[in-house]
Amino acid sequence: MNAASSATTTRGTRTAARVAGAVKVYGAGDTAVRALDGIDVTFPAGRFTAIMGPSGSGKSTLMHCAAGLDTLTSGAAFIGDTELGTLDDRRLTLLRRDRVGFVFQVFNLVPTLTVAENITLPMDLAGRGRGRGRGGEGGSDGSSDPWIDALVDVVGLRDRLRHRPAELSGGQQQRVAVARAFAGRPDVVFADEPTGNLDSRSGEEVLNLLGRAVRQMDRTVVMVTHDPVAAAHADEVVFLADGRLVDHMESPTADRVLDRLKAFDNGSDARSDGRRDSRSAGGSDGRFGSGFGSEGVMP
Ligand SMILES: Nc1ncnc2c1ncn2[C@@H]1O[C@H](COP(=O)(O)OP(=O)(O)OP(=O)(O)O)[C@@H](O)[C@H]1O
Repeated sequence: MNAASSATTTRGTRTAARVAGAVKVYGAGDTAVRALDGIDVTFPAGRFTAIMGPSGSGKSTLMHCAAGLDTLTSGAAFIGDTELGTLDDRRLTLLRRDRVGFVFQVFNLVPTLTVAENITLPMDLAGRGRGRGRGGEGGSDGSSDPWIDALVDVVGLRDRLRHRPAELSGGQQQRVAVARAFAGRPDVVFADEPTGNLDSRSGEEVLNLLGRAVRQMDRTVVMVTHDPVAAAHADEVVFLADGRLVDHMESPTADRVLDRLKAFDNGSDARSDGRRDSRSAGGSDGRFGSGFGSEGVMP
């Protein structure tokens, strides 16, 4: 790849993940769906980025391809400097395990393990030492690994470490899933509708956690969401429409995100000739490629 594959943007920030010229086509012939239609986007390290857009715009596809859960039809996806398309299945599995964390709408906790064991499960599977025995067995306060210890405090689960998932509320279970996603200090945590199964208060807690992990623990989060309130927790929102990036917004508020989404309904992200704007208007740092509108369209 060319210099653009460097894990540093021209602004000097580190790149946690990015896709370049990303195209994803499902199916073939008359039934083919172009879910991603040439996307360039960089997710900077130490930032919380939300991906938004109408239903079917390609949000989940983008996340899955960027995270190595699915492959692109053409273009390239990177975690740091590693191009995912160059990895065989085994190395891709290892990369997902060691360098990427995931939080999904469903919590995916192991019911027979304690909270502490669930949090450290990926590290235990990877054979990475935590300086103590299995979670919940080595002391009342969890782990002697300072990182896990700090994480347990951030997610507020210290008094629940010996409980099993069934003994927790949905919000608490998702907090365990968040802690598990960050446990191995991954380059980036991808979250797909992480509050979709939660009431608004529990959802707010989980979103606050994601924000704290980024701002207090220098982590990186990329979150797909339908919810403008959720997106407002991010540092930045990128907007998709019809498989293309059409806009981005720094320091979002729920009202501004909602207004921007309403503009999709009015078709204001499309050019008068019916094609999307192909100017590169993503700012001076080169993070966004063609097909990206200007933030100036927003009120
Ligand atoms: N496995 C698949 N096979 C065929 N088409 C697919 C597949 N997955 C997604 N698509 C199509 O690709 C397009 C993008 O889907 P995607 O799920 O990425 O959108 P989304 O923005 O995440 O949608 P939503 O907000 O409804 O979850 C849609 O037209 C969808 O129907």
